[in-house]
Amino acid sequence: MDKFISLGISDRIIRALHEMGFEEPTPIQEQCIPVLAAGRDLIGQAQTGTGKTAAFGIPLIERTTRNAQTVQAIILTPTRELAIQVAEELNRIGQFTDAQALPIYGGQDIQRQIKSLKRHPQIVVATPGRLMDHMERRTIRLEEVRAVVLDEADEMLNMGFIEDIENILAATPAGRQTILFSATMPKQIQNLARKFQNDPALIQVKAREMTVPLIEQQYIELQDNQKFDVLCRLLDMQDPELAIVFGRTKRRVDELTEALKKRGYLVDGIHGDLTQGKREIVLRQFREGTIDVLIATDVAARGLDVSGVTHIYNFDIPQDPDSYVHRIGRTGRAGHAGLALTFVSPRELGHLRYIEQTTKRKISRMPIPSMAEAVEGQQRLAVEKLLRQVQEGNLDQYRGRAEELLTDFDSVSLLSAALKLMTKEPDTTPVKLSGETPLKVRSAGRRERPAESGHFALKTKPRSKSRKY
Ligand SMILES: Nc1ncnc2c1ncn2[C@@H]1O[C@H](COP(=O)(O)OP(=O)(O)OP(=O)(O)O)[C@@H](O)[C@H]1O
Ligand SMILES: [Mg+2]
Repeated sequence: MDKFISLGISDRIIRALHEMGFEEPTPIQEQCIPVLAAGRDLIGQAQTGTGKTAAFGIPLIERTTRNAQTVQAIILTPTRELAIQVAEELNRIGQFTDAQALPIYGGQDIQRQIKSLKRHPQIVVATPGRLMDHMERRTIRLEEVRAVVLDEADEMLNMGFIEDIENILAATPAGRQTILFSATMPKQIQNLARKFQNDPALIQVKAREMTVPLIEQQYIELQDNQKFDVLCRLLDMQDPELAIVFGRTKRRVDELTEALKKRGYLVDGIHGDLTQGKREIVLRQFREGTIDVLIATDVAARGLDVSGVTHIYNFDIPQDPDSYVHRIGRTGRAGHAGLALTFVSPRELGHLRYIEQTTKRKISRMPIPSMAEAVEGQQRLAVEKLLRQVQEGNLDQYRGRAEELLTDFDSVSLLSAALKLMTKEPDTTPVKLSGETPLKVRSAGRRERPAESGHFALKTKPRSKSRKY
């Protein structure tokens, strides 16, 4: 806690950080907190899962004043789930202060939001479209706003939110503090900075690789029609605590979800065409572990922080290196290890190389696991479970029955039967999955970033891509 204290953070927030289990600031927090506390504009970049939320959240809460009757700070996020999550994290940090953060986002009853806004939260965490709605209805006033944070700033540009962002910033006082954060900062962020920031501090926690070293990265080369069975094998062999499977399209996510359910896995899907209620239920069930595999489009790629995610499977290779970095960054967070595995069709190998070059990290090849390996992996898991149980002891209730059985049967037959019962045998229930053509990309090694070439075209169509996931 000493380092947090030396950053000048007040007692009430220190107490909250302690309760949250934070012992020391992360590098991005250590560098950003003093700058933001002094009121300076800032562009902050650090790898996924390294605590950027608290890096801006702590000083924001510190700078809110009591009894304010209007909004003092706005945080914009590209997705609704992220707005909810960021507001929750801020409310945890501010639990012993008067500061209140309110999420407002599309798909939620607007009347309910209007009521909540009347209770004067000091901090509003919003998706750009819904905040614009409130501005047009005059149900939010921004003239007292002192700070605006764009979390995942680059993604909001990708999504064509630039006009909304311009309108929102124009409605706030010119002297406000403007803060941009993301794990990836493509060039066009500079335009945004030039236009809306005043002499920003640039704080980048430099790392050789764009991705977190704690994430082991592998790929499997295979045909599209092999992907599903291989995924099932991997889930059986690797037995993730929680896993996210990313698919390219909403249809893909729907089909994969149905297919995995048919094979008996505890999964559900999330994408932009589901109702907001359903999206929130699915994410809550995933956080609670009621489902242990989440099938998602890129709507879940940015910012989401779910503890216990040990595996990321890219069922379809992501469009560009930045998207890869964010997707796999849903694991390996806050110092935990993770594994990311990407399925690549032969025609996409060049694109994989391009991702490797850009992220400066080798992705190692893993052969397709055979059926025999899958069965072996399963048996190993069953044995591990059994041995753990032996170690834990507490088996007295079962001993009598075991001894009785051993008088009639040999121990090897009995143990084999127990292992068979504990092993998930390969399931070949037929499923329906439409084919997906491999990603069309130009050859590897090009200088231009594919996502960027699209960004500019979108500028003329605001909001058009807000439902891309
Ligand atoms: N100083 C700290 N000590 C321990 N845990 C921390 C600390 N700061 C943040 N965390 C935790 O680390 C996790 C990741 O933080 P956060 O979501 O802010 O990462 P991020 O940098 O915004 O990642 P992304 O780029 O994916 O959005 C969260 O669960 C957060 O509560
Ligand atoms: Mg974040």
